[in-house]
Amino acid sequence: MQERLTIVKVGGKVVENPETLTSFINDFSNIAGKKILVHGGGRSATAISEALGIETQMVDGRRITDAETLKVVVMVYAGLVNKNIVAQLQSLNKSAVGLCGADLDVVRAKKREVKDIDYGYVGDVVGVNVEQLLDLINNDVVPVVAPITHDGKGQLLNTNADTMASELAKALAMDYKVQLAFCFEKKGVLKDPEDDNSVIDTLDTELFQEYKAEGIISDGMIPKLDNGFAALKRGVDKIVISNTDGLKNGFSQGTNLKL
Ligand SMILES: Nc1ncnc2c1ncn2[C@@H]1O[C@H](COP(=O)(O)OP(=O)(O)O)[C@@H](O)[C@H]1O
Ligand SMILES: CC(=O)N[C@@H](CCC(=O)OP(=O)(O)O)C(=O)O
Repeated sequence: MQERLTIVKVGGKVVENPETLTSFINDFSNIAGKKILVHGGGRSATAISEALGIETQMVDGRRITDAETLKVVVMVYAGLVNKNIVAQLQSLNKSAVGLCGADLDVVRAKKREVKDIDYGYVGDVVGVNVEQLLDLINNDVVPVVAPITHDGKGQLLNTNADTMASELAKALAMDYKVQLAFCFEKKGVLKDPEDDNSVIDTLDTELFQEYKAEGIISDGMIPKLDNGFAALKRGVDKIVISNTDGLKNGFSQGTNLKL
């Protein structure tokens, strides 16, 4: 039987608030077995861009990343947010290493081609260095991965953190029984966006299409679920969408995806 590997992606709202971040890291560190943490930080990057007078533009949940914005996202994701998380894991005696896609060549990407929209320095993942990741996790090191990739020719690129997490999950699904948790500020995918307790227990692709058409599922939740279903199709064992409480009790809370 394959060993379990847990990959947790934590989103911008949890990350930007020191209290929720510390509580999340505590819960994450208590997950038994091998694990990888992928973090976002979109809201922190937007706040710092604003402080620097750089305008933020998002299209379909993706940041238009010009040269100046790229500098901000590299500093915020691969710097401040990543190192802060690593330091907090070390304080709990977890051996953690902070990486962006360029470190150990863990995630390569290709600059997105300009079609209707020029996303700038946004990268679509083309390869995951499974060997390097296996080396780390098999040595009981927790990789903490920032959503910055590289093209192998020296160019850093900005990649959505949900995509990064699902690409890692798919790449490692051959070697481990992977469970992937998308952790954000709500209890799960909601049937009524106004009612925080209306969590959908199990969501299949049919229901997803229905709720999307009705506008019940919208915004950043759409690419998150697209990424989740894509990972399930590629052999990832379990996908759950929940708040940080969902990390406790063996991922029994939140929304489970089903094909
Ligand atoms: N049906 C829904 N249930 C829960 N959240 C939803 C739903 N539809 C849209 N959303 C929105 O999706 C957002 C989560 O997506 P996103 O902002 O990309 O997450 P993250 O913080 O993980 O990056 C939530 O903050 C919420 O506003
Ligand atoms: C290309 C692209 O959009 N990249 C994302 C990466 C960060 C992210 O995904 O952060 P959250 O998980 O907090 O949203 C961005 O810059 O917003």
